[in-house]
Amino acid sequence: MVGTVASAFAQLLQFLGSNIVSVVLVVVTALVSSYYVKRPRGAPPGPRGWPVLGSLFSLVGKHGGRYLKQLGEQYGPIFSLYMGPQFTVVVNDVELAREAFLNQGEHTAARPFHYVMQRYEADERGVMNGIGFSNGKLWKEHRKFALTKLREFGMGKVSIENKIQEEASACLAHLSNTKGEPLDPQALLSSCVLNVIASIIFGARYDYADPAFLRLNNDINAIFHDTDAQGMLNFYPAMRHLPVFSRMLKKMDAAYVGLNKELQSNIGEHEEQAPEEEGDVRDYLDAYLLAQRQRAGTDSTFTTFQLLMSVRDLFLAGSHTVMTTLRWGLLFMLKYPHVLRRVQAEIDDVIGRGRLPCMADQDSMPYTRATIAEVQRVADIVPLNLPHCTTAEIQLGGYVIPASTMIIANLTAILNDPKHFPEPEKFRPERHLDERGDFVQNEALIPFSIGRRVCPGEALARVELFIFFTGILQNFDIRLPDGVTDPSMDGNLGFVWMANPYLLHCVARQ
Ligand code: HEM
Repeated sequence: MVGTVASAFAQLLQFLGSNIVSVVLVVVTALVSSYYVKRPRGAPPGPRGWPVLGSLFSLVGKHGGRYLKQLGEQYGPIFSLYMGPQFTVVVNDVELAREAFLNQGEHTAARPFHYVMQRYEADERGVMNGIGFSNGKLWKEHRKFALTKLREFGMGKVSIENKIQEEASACLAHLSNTKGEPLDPQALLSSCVLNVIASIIFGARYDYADPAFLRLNNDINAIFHDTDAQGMLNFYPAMRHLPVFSRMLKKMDAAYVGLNKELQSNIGEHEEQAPEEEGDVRDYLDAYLLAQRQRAGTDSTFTTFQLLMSVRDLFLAGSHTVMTTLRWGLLFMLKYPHVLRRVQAEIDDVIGRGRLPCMADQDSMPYTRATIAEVQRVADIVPLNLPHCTTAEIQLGGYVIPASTMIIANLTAILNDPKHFPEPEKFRPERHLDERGDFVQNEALIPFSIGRRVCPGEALARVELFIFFTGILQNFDIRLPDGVTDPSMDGNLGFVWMANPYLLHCVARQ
């Protein structure tokens, strides 16, 4: 028997050796044809891409949102492509996004497999924990919990406004200390927004110079580095063995270990004084520990590991996003001083100088609100949203989308759609005002996404953006450094689309 197999194998090798050209042809034909066959029947059209690789490499090093927007101009508002082996549908239009993620949200709310997050957020059974990349019952329960508790500790209540105002005061004091010297605002803004999350979750803020806080900041920055390479690994996890990827993962591993250590130390302290009842709850960690205790003995998804993963998600998702938007906001004010002057005039009119801004001011400040809306639209910090995945076949835009398809709502295309935003390339806050000068909510303005996965930090982020942005402009004139007249509006893609580093002077207003 063994002899037969061995000789068959030898014969096969001999055949392959003498027919090498034919073999190569057969393999290539098989790959190419399998690729063509693979686009599912009834699926939207799209670029052919390369066998096995699909269109993934066309995206490397590019602004993915702009690239996929261009493809949409060729193939239509809904099209498909392969991201490596993953069949993917891209939606470039807000009406289709609403249909997919709101009306058919039941089948489109899942996250696809994501190697990098799997590496850091899966439990010992391989089940994804956290909020941003988990699925099913665990995701539903924790998303609901996060939304409710962020609201209690962080949203819509006077208490969070006080916390944000306290942080805004610290920020303004720091800016005063620069005495008009040039400053790169990134580190300061990053510290401010991290402290807002820390005060909601741990019930305390850090001193900006606290070594633990500096490490926390650094670890978060390291996690958001090399995101192109991270994207690659999600589709080809086997590449993690290549030195270039394994080096990157080693750095990320270290950053995650550092971040976990800081979070765990806070969780540990809270566990020592875990609350017995609602009245004892001081912050998010207390609320979770109490909920975990109340659910003990049931098939609860509330575990200590999941507590760590979910608060880690809140720190990661809630820091760079708000910081980056504020950085863009200040940059747009440097670029368009006439907008800055109008915002400052409105601040002087409605708030004056004697107190910090609060959310109640917003209704009387339509131009400032429109400016923040326009910053969010043009800055477009999460160009490709986070990926979703179908859990059943759906019909969308006249096409059939099979189960297990990755769906991307291309926010770049949506926020720059001339149907909803005429001359989208122009920064024009007035587009968000009606003829009476009142703020109007444009239905296509969805920087926080739409549907069941819509950003649960939206309300918190809106309070932070309003109070920090108006607080800074109320107290400082911001100016470009000498010799710079036209700042670059270019950016670089990490976890979010970040303005390139820039300097500004903050001069106390008279
Ligand atoms: C300007 C600020 C922000 C922007 C533009 C933003 C945008 C987004 C976007 C586009 C998503 C993906 C939604 C989807 O998959 O459809 C998302 C998800 C998420 N965001 Fe935000 N976000 C911001 C601030 C925050 C803040 C302050 C927090 C919390 C403290 C937060 C927590 C989260 C979480 C946990 C998710 C995952 C939700 C889930 O998978 O169910 N975000 N955000």
